[in-house]
Amino acid sequence: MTADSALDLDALRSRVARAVDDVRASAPLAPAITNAITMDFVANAQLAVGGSAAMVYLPEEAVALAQAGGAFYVNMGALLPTHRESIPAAARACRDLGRPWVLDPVGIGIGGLRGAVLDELAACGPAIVRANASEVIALAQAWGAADAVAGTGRVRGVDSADAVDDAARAAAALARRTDGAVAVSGEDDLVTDGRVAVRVAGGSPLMARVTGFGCSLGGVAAVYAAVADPLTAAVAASAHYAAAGTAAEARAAGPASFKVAFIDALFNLTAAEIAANPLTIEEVRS
Ligand SMILES: Nc1ncnc2c1ncn2[C@@H]1O[C@H](COP(=O)(O)OP(=O)(O)O)[C@@H](O)[C@H]1O
Ligand SMILES: Cc1ncsc1CCOP(=O)(O)O
Ligand SMILES: [Mg+2]
Repeated sequence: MTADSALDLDALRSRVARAVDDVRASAPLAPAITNAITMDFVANAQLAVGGSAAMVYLPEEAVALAQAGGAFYVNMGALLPTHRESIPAAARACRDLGRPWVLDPVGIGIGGLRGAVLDELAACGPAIVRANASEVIALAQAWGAADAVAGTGRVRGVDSADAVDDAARAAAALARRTDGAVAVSGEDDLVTDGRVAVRVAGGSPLMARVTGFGCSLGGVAAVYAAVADPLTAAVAASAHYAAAGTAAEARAAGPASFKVAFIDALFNLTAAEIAANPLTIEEVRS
């Protein structure tokens, strides 16, 4: 990117710092339908960054919270029969209200219910898709956003079988399809709106040794989506996670103490420290 381009790195860092400050000043509510395995971590991460959390299962309650929140989070990690109704209801309510919502299609490809729900979500335009590389490739294929992609898109349970770079083309195509941002997580995260791609380095390998880092990153992305545009919000969430992961690793003896130190670091890092996390930006060649 050139110095006078619309989105250079300094401008992006400023936007990230402002998003961090705005969240801490306004405590936006980012309600969620999310899985029971990692629900506690999602809520605590949302609170630690300065947001407000509320989780529901039922369709009527999901619509009520879509109206009440600044952005909504849908995580498909472990579906129950009620999610057949509640997830599309929440997404449709957000679309009709012009409310940003974030999708984590955890475990896409397992069984038939996830596919049926995702078919309904295709018309509801998530502001941010946040997922690991295999999930991004599989969603791009499911939503007809990518005909030729690298990688397998085969999710091994809920973990990725693909590298972040293998999902780069699918992520850009998916972002253009949703007119939003797509955040691919891994050793380095890749965030794209289909025009630019931002790489977020840092973090720790211990983040892959505790369940819920991806789910809670999605919940935090929804908090940021309440105060910032989708690309800025997704970068702010990934940069906040990477900076906190780097800080927590220095204090941790293993996965359990790492999770505790990580939530403390989410809370304690300054906006300047988060915005200073290693980032690079490049134009997407389509
Ligand atoms: N090896 C790693 N090094 C640094 N950060 C990592 C690593 N693995 C995962 N992360 C971070 O952990 C978080 C969750 O990513 P990931 O494990 O890919 O998600 P998921 O749990 O959905 O598969 C992201 O913030 C990502 O950057
Ligand atoms: C283990 C597991 N099983 C179904 S959902 C889930 C949590 C996945 O969380 P994350 O993708 O954040 O590690
Ligand atoms: Mg995940």
